[in-house]
Amino acid sequence: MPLIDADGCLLNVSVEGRDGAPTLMLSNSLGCTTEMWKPQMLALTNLFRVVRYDRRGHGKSQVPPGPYTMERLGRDVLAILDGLNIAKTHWCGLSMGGMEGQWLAAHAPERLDRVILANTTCYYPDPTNFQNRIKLVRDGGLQAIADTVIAAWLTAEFREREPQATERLRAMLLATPVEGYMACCETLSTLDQRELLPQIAKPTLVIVGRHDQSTPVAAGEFIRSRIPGASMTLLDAAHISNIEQPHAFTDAVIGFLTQR
Ligand SMILES: O=C(O)CCC(=O)CC(=O)O
Repeated sequence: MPLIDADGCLLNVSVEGRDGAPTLMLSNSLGCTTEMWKPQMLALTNLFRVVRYDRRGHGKSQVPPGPYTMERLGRDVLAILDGLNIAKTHWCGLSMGGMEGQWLAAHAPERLDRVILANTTCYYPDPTNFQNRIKLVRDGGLQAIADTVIAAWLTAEFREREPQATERLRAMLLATPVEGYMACCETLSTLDQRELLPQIAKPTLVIVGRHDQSTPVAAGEFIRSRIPGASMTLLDAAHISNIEQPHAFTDAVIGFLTQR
């Protein structure tokens, strides 16, 4: 796992899969690490050179003081691509990862090939949600919001059926550095990328979860309708759809990235 320097912040990056295959970069949800992509890795590394990374403030990456702008997070990705000598990559980002994908597709289109924006939004109608979350986490740590977040990430049916997978996700969330989590909540509280969407000229797939209350179907449909030519896939999942519906998610990704 190399550490790549993005303007003074060391980012934890992993590269797996076939040398010489097209590159696919995976970008995590808030409060998650590269581990969230485990259900996809076997299938994806058979076809792609897969690059994963921990966003600044998360996992094994450094935690500089926040807030982080979406531009800062997008430039971190460009630093990783430069550090690995990758000219162009497919992109699959879930939630915050999808927001970074929108920024990159609009501001650095020459670095992206096909783009997958999963369980994401381009703005939040009520930014106080994240301001309140910052207060809760500052006072009580990630434990203070864990039950609420997990209930939004996974349906009750999945949590009951897959308690171990649920506990692994909870542990990932609880291990997130508080400063890094709050810094990213600041990013989300001011997010508004609505004007970027019509500028995106990349083949784009939007993945939505039928039961996602964090970034609802309507938020995905808004993105799909504003990006010329974008298509949409609906999964029977809540927010972390790649874990709740691992096979359907992987099939959607591979189908979109390999279609002629
Ligand atoms: O998941 C993200 O990256 C941002 C949206 C969100 O906050 C969902 C959640 O953690 O409840």
